[in-house]
Amino acid sequence: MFKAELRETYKQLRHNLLIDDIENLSLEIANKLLKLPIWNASFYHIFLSITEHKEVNTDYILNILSGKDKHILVSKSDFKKGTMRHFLLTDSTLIKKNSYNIPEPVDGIEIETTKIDVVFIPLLAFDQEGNRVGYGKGFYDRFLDDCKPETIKIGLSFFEAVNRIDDCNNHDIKLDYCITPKQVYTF
Ligand SMILES: Nc1nc2c(c(=O)[nH]1)N(C=O)[C@@H](CNc1ccc(C(=O)N[C@@H](CCC(=O)O)C(=O)O)cc1)CN2
Ligand SMILES: Nc1ncnc2c1ncn2[C@@H]1O[C@H](COP(=O)(O)OP(=O)(O)OP(=O)(O)O)[C@@H](O)[C@H]1O
Repeated sequence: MFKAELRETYKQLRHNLLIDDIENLSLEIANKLLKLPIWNASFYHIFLSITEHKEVNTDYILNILSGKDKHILVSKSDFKKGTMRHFLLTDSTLIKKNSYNIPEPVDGIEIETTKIDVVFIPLLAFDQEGNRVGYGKGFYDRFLDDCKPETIKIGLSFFEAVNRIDDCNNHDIKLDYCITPKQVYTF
């Protein structure tokens, strides 16, 4: 299947979920994450969910990370450049929604992309090989490209893998894991 087609299908599937489902499924995903061998690292990047798009609610993962005293990084997106800058999330970080309804830190301590050990990635779809489909603006393609090679890339999805994404290109960086409410995929 092609990315454009998968984007439309999976946006619709997500849209059909009930608010209660989103909470329960997001909690399942957070619980599954605890089984991964990723908890010795230091810098964890996480997305702040766009609730209007019914993304996986990352609040449960944020709770795990702060319970484990990890450094948590969240981003500010530049929609003109298609790039992201990363800031430490602390008790005093002010979060404000941008015009795309993405919650973002207002300011804070900026951290270089190369410091990041683990990235949790929002997905619309993914395949059995660990390829992913996002919104198609290239934010995560560019971001993952700037990470160090050993950074662990973990997709989060309410839905299971499709067989194959047919139009992957050389910008695409594969996931190491994908977590769904039902299972952990290791690539
Ligand atoms: N929570 C979160 N943060 C993220 C992403 C994400 O997917 N989720 N991104 C991942 O790349 C980047 C932002 N990318 C985005 C790209 C497009 C739209 C957006 O609203 N696009 C359409 C509407 C989409 C729809 O129909 O559902 C629009 O332009 O109106 C939002 C975020 C960086 N931060
Ligand atoms: N490293 C990069 N540098 C510059 N442009 C890039 C890079 N990676 C991807 N792009 C561009 O960004 C767009 C992303 O398209 P693609 O179909 O790969 O989106 P996607 O798989 O949904 O990923 P994303 O979630 O990052 O948007 C393409 O136009 C591509 O040319």
